[in-house]
Amino acid sequence: METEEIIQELGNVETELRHVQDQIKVLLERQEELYDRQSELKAVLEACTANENPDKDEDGPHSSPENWSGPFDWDSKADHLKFHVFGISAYRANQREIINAVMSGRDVLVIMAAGGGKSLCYQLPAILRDGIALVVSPLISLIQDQVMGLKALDIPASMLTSTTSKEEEKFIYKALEKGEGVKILYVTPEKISKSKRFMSKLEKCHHGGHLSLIAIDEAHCCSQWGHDFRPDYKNLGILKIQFPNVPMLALTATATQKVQYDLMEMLHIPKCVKFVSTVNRPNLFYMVREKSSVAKVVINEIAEFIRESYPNNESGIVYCFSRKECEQVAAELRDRGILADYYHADMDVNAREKVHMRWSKNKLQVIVGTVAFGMGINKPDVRFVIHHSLSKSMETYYQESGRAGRDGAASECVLFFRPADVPRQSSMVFYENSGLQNLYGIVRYCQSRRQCRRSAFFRHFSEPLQDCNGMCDNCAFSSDITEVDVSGYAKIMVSLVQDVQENDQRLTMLQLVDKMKNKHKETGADLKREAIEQLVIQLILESVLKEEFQHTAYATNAYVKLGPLAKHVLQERKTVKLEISNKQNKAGYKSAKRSLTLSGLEFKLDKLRKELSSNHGGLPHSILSAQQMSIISAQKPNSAEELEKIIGKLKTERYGSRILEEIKKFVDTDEPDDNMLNDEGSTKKPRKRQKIKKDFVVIESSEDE
Ligand SMILES: Nc1ncnc2c1ncn2[C@@H]1O[C@H](COP(=O)(O)OP(=O)(O)OP(=O)(O)O)[C@@H](O)[C@H]1O
Ligand SMILES: [Mg+2]
Repeated sequence: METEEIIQELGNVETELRHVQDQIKVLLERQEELYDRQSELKAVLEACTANENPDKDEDGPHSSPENWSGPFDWDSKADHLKFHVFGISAYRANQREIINAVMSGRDVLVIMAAGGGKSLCYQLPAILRDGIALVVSPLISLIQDQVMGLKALDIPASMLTSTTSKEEEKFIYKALEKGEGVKILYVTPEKISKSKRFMSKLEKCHHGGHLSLIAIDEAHCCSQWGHDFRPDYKNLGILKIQFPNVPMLALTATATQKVQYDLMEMLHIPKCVKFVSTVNRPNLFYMVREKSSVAKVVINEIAEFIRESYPNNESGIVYCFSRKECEQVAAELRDRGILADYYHADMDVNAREKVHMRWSKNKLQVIVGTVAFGMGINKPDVRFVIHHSLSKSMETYYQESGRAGRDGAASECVLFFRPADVPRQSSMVFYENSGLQNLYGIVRYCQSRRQCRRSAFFRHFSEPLQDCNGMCDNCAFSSDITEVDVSGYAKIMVSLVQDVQENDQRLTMLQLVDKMKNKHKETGADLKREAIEQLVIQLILESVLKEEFQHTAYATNAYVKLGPLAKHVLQERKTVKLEISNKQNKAGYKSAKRSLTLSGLEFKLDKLRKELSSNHGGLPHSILSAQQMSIISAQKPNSAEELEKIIGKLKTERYGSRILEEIKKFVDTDEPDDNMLNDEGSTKKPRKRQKIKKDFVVIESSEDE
């Protein structure tokens, strides 16, 4: 064989090898997807058969065959505490059952959506059982909030963290030894993994029979498959080994099947009773908005949205991609008259805490944050969460958007999407475990203009579909969407990339879009820039193109290359379709709103709870929740006994006289309830700024409700 021939054949072989390798990659990815779908479907099937055969006994960690609804010996005590101490009138779905399982000494895994009421599931048994309950929680701010809330209810709660004083530490250690003085002790996971002293005290407590239960809050942090893995959570397995007979609760808002099995294994609770509540948040309206390429236009839209929909300083969050962007967006919103400030990891702890506190006390309307503004958020009345840029996965988006409406009242989640934001995210996540695959999941969610947004969450979390009730943009508005066959354009785009690649050059997504646009000018074809961007993304999602990454000294750049299925498009063996909206449905989110108004009395009660919270400490919502304000203004109780039926004994004793005074004043002025008040409480001129949505969608209810 001539050398030249050999070289030629070698070239051919190498080309074919590359091709085969690409195909293998596609097949492996497909295999991974199919495995995921297989386990999803198995879980759904399991859920369906469990529903059909509720009596069927099962072994191991599955949806509880036992009847955890009761009756149990502690029922009346538990009901009394629930209402008169916690001020909660009815249990939400699964709360009663979880409490009963813990009280029966079982280990329990709780998967319950954000705001579902997980805290009550361990706080109530902690008070009912003798001894001290240990609660592991990942963040000091979360712990502080919880301890403050419990203390306001006269429940002896303490925390042991890096900020605890020596004196307090001594008090806690003594309490652990004696088994009294503290009912609920919150610690960070580092205490378990790093403090031998603490562990020895805990052992003493257990030895004396005083360790009543162990709760692991935000338990998904145990698993590296979860969205917020914390190395210190890995060491919590020691707890079950040391204290095998103490019931353990692992609680989280989000855990895929993989994460659930992982954390059961890590915490050594293979026989736990598992309670899975739906991931559905029926009170959240999900929507995706087309994001302009002009930064000011985006800010104007966000500002307009907040001003028009939330004129009464209702709380919200705007999530941004970078720290710099946070600061800019916050400043621009302030320029437009919105009380906004930023929050990111570059700020020192005190500055962050200050912003968080101002927002919690409703002195700031909007926090513009990076993902750093995360788990510690306990505010129940967040009315809107806006994503200025897309999140890095469906799971992260579910979590971040889920910070809205934890009190059950209607709230909105808006994501501003433009394809050009994808490479920014992809160059950050590509090195993560399944990082790109996860990102493309949320990109699919954003690109879709037909599929129900909720169904995307159900699929992601392997749950049977539920009705959306028109609570997402795609279900609510029959938008003007046409599906266009763009295979011709796709072919041109792929050959552009091929040309560039053959010349050993590379293209970013934006360069590719420019090139495509120029090509169009030559050929006279007309595809808008936005549609071309959308096409690049579509081709990436369909493995026709792919992203590749290159590090420079300052950044990681994403380039667009030929993907495994490029040849199919070039050979016209694959059709590519785009969903194109003929006009942006701007009326969309406006008509989504139910323009119910906040009643005059609720408005007064809102002012009162703010005043009481600044006098008595604590946060406004822990004095009166939005739901309680709504019930009070509907029923207008005129005695302490009547009020007690709504907010329980403790709150009535503490704030009852002021609340009744407010109701009386309101009734005496003979105010029609739907009239609107201005800031001074004057009743004459209804002003636009008092317009508030107030319809409640109860998350889920037990038979009690
Ligand atoms: N049965 C109930 N009825 C009315 N309100 C409730 C009930 N249970 C809990 N809540 C309230 O719901 C809000 C959210 O509860 P909680 O903080 O326990 O949620 P969570 O499930 O821990 O959410 P996250 O995952 O965000 O931490 C709180 O204000 C709490 O007081
Ligand atoms: Mg919680």
